[in-house]
Amino acid sequence: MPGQAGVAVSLVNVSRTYGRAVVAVHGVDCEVRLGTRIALVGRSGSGKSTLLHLMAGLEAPTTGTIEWPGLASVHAEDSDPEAVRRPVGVSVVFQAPSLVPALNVRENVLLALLLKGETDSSHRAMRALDVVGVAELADRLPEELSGGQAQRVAVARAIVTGPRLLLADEPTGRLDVTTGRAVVTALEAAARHTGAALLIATHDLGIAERLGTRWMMRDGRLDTAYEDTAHKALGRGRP
Ligand SMILES: Nc1ncnc2c1ncn2[C@@H]1O[C@H](COP(=O)(O)OP(=O)(O)OP(=O)(O)O)[C@@H](O)[C@H]1O
Repeated sequence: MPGQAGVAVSLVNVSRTYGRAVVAVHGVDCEVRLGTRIALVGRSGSGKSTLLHLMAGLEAPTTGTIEWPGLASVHAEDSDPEAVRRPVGVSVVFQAPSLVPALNVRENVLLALLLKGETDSSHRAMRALDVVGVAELADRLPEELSGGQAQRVAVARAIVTGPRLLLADEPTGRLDVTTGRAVVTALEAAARHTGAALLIATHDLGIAERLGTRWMMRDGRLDTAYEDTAHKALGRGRP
């Protein structure tokens, strides 16, 4: 496939079906390139989370191929759904930060490195916390954090390993508007710092407006050109 060097993940004819009848994602072809910022929008149930989970390697495709160039690939034909594992180089931030309650903030971030077999990395944990603006909270326990602070720690944990692809599934869904925007600022800073591609699934159109590119899910199909279509309909050029 051409241009793979700058690609964080590519999907070819990817579908995901649940049971016999629910086609959550249908025939998706796309490439997420390094350095891009994409908002994935669409109605509830349109397949955003499923697509993001496929890109994360958390689910196997029912048809098609997903490739993380230089890292891993998964083909529908040869994959055992139970065997799918998130490839090294891909990090995910979920709606709930899910920090380990008994560990302080620095230790929570450090844990991501230790699980990769890296030791003596306290300075990297602190650097990641600094990038998202919460270094001063390093000694606090998760129960001593606000929702927005906890989510920014989750962003630090996601980027400390230096991912090529940073995925976020409704990361602001539990936060008020102002706090949510601060979390998106942290995600953008994190992606800038690591050079990763950033894709955020969101219902918040204010957030979607901020990112460079907007992709739309409709009934499991991905429209990467809807923005162009909408602008043409309004008689405008590409934004
Ligand atoms: N594990 C599952 N088992 C069965 N059906 C599922 C499963 N996960 C998702 N679905 C179905 O797949 C479709 C897409 O769901 P998905 O969660 O990807 O949509 P979404 O756009 O992220 O929705 P929301 O914005 O509400 O989170 C829905 O019809 C949903 O009911």
